[in-house]
Amino acid sequence: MSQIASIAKEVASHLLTIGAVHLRPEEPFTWTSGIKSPIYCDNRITMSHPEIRSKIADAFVQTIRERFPDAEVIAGTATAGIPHAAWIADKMGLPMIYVRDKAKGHGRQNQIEGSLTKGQKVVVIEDLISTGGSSLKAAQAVQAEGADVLGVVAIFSYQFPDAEALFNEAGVPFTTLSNYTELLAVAKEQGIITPEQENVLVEWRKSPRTFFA
Ligand SMILES: O=P(O)(O)OC[C@H]1O[C@H](OP(=O)(O)OP(=O)(O)O)[C@H](O)[C@@H]1O
Ligand SMILES: O=C(O)c1cc(=O)[nH]c(=O)[nH]1
Repeated sequence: MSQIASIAKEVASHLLTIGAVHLRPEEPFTWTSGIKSPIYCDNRITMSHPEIRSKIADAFVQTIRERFPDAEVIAGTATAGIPHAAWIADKMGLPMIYVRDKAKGHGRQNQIEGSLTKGQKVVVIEDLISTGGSSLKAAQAVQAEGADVLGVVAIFSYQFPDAEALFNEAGVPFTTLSNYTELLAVAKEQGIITPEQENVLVEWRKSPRTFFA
């Protein structure tokens, strides 16, 4: 198994172990995009597990060093990307910023907090990519300040083709530590999901916008 494949499996296993993954096909979750889903991956739970959040930060650092070795600034997306960005920036000895979903309506009216100068090479850290809308918006806010976004790195992706197309169109590379395929494989291997649950998860994934419509 390649190192990247083993990270994907390990991270999926950590998310399952700490109870970050919630299944509720009978009462689907509503995502930020409005998509109704039988699954919600609450990566915020990682904050409460020091050993696991540190392993995740190590995996982020390794990925950034391999994929974006010229990174100068680590940017967290508000809110769930912020703590991870802080741990990564600390491990790498790099400056950190964070990006609000919109500019504040008071004070300095910033969307980006922290110091960022034109031309700086930035890696955007997100906890999770569904449609990719939130992380791409953050990346574009950084670009609007004249900085150079090397890419987006997230803990997890649902691997929607639409999300990939969105990043490709915007010319923003992205990569994730783990993903839906790996999560289902580990959950199945560990007997965490029943064949019926697996079937719902596989079928929903084929048409996530209309499955519960
Ligand atoms: O790829 P997308 O379709 O944009 O969805 C993913 C986003 O949704 C969640 O954030 P949420 O909006 O729940 O806010 P939070 O980070 O403040 O919890 C998650 O943390 C990502 O930022
Ligand atoms: O798309 C979302 O809003 C979303 C999905 C998910 O699984 N987890 C999460 O935190 N947000």
